[in-house]
Amino acid sequence: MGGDGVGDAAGGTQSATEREVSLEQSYVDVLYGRLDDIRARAEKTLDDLRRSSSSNTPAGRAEKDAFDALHTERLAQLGAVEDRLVFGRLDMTGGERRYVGRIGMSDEGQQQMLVDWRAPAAAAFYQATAASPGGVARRRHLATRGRTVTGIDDELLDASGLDAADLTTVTGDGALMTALTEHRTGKMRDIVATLQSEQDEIVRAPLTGVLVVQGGPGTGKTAVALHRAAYLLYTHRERIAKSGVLVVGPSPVFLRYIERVLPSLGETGVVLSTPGQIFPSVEATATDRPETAVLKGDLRMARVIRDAVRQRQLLLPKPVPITLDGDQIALRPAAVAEARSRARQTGRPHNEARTTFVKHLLDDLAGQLARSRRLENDPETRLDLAVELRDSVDVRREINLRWMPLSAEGFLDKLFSDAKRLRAATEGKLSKVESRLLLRESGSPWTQADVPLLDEVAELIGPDVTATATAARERARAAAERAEAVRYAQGVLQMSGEASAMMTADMLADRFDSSGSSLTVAERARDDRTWTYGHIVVDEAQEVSPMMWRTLARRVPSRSMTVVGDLAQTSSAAGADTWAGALDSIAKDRWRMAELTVNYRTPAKIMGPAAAMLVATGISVRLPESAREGDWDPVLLRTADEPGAVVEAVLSAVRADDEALGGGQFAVILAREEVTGEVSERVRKSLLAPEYASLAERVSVLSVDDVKGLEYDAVTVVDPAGIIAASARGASDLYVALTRPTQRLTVVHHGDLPEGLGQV
Ligand SMILES: Nc1ncnc2c1ncn2[C@@H]1O[C@H](COP(=O)(O)OP(=O)(O)OP(=O)(O)O)[C@@H](O)[C@H]1O
Repeated sequence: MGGDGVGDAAGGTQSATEREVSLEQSYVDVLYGRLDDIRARAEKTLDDLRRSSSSNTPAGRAEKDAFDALHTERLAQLGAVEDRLVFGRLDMTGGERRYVGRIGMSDEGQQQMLVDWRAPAAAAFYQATAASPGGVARRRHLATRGRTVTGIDDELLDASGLDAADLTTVTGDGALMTALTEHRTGKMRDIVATLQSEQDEIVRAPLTGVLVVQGGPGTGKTAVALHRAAYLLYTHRERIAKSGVLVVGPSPVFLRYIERVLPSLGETGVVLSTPGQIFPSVEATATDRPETAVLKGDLRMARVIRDAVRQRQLLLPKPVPITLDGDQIALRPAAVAEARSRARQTGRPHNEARTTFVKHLLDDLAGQLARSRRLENDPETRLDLAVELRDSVDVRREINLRWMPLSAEGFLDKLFSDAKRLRAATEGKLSKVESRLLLRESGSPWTQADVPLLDEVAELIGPDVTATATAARERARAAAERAEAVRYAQGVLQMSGEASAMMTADMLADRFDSSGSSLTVAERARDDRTWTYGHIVVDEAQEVSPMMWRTLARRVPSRSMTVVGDLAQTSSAAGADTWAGALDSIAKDRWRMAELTVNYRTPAKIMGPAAAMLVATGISVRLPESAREGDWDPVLLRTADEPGAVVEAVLSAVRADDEALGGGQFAVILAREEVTGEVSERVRKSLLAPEYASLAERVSVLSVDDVKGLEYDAVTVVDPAGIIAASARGASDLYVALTRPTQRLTVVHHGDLPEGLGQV
């Protein structure tokens, strides 16, 4: 907000702005002074803690560590709110004045100095309009750099609520427009100062159920979803902080792009994951052919896997003789059948139900042994003999062969690399052609589409039983330690007088994991497949397959989800065409939809042709209106169909962008296969030449997949017709690419342009 124009209802002069800025500066100084005090106190508490002696038991040390970690985290939170601590002021018609900022702060006398943007008292900052002022006379945006007020921008919503002497309004460049035209930095920033009312409504929507946010490119879906996560953590801390929030985004690059937003909003306890990382211990980076990915995402796979697991619970065609210390006994087909049916009746996962299976067979064998040894055939004798039988390698092998303990990875690898097994499991569910699509070599790397299948398997087979028993003991120990930890934490909190809203004894105790270390909720959740979150945000949700929805739903039994996406941008063959198709199987009648309608990223001059191209391919969606007209028309560069010419055109586009914008972040976007091709390689290499100076660091050469969810000041799209032709959803891929720039677009092409795009 660099502008200093004065729209002064009272006919004021330049000095009115200066006077207002100086008044605001005084208050901003007071707020930062208070922040410094709070920080100093937190530092001192941490210091005292580090110097204090703890009881010299492992639990005592772990408690101290946990408290240390919590205070360190709190200090980090207080550090993260330094930038733009305060950004707004509301003058209410009754004369009350509220400053709105990143966190709430009160003075020593408990008088509110700054209202947290998420508090109900701040809602009017986002929702009030001239038509419906809701008690707000004036809304003021404050721009700051460091701790200095650099600008003010006022909106008078209800002049009747102000004294005549107080009617001065200051008009700056407009906080929103300033934010939208700033150079991009490669990292997403929070939009807490300029959230628009349709966005704010979504941020503050109730916690329960699945909220789908559909919106075109640049409508702020990602930004809104992250602000909503921060809002929910603030408003429902008791309910969701302990279980945490999971944010699922399309790629590691995307997660790095958004990683700073939540910390800047004071929230660190959130797990970020791609769909490929959601199964702990597996990082799926490979991709399947589209038709295989579609099949693996199909809900029929749930039945295939269920049957494949059951087919690992075998019957016995004929008796198997076993000799034990000279005694002849046999594993009997009828006993195996009975054991299997009893085990299945337990309804427990394969590895757990196996205990029932084994017990029944050991009992049957023990009965035979008792008879052979002419012992009393009573339960106690059989129990003794069962112990002996369990130690026999032969017995263990024969029982195992019928009902093996399984691991998810081993099971799926075997299923997909064994044509016979696969046919047996898919029969009646998949065609032969489909079944063959799943076949691959044993030991092949996991693909993203395998992840929900691994999760499905893990759900059906359960954890390793021996691990479960150990875990149960661990849990009991942790529960006892936790009770002690809460008592300890209460003591420390009382001693330090630190009863702030940001910390409770329970939260402090929550720092413990079952091993007594000071892992955070997020760290514990990430490593535990069976962890259930308090809320899940799914970004670029149009790409999620039906099987992946099942996996995500497992992570949030309450179905409290925020699902954001754009059906016009679906590029995965296994992705969604409708939201009902995506969500009915996991949350029928429990999802509702909200829409975002304004594109804050892409200027109208670029959005127009991008939308025309999409419409020409027959995809019909509601297209968002651009918030800005933009300063530059798209540039169309026609070249010869020859790498040297294409590279030259790309480089000249990048040079022109840099000159026009005087810096910024740029992307060159190519079709999926081309990103490792000759043009990409040569562009990357050329940018290293001295004449391009710092450009090499600011230009990313990426495929249409990589840029999902990202944005740049200027974008060069190479070979649009090639992008369309490269996949069944090529038009959506091109639409994504064309809508990434905030300022400038160049299209490098040979041959005709796709319909719509050529009408520029
Ligand atoms: N209210 C706002 N104030 C300032 N900037 C905003 C606002 N809303 C959105 N933006 C900006 O617009 C850009 C696009 O936002 P975002 O990436 O969240 O959109 P999206 O809907 O997820 O886009 P896409 O579907 O193309 O990935 C970002 O730079 C974001 O900061």
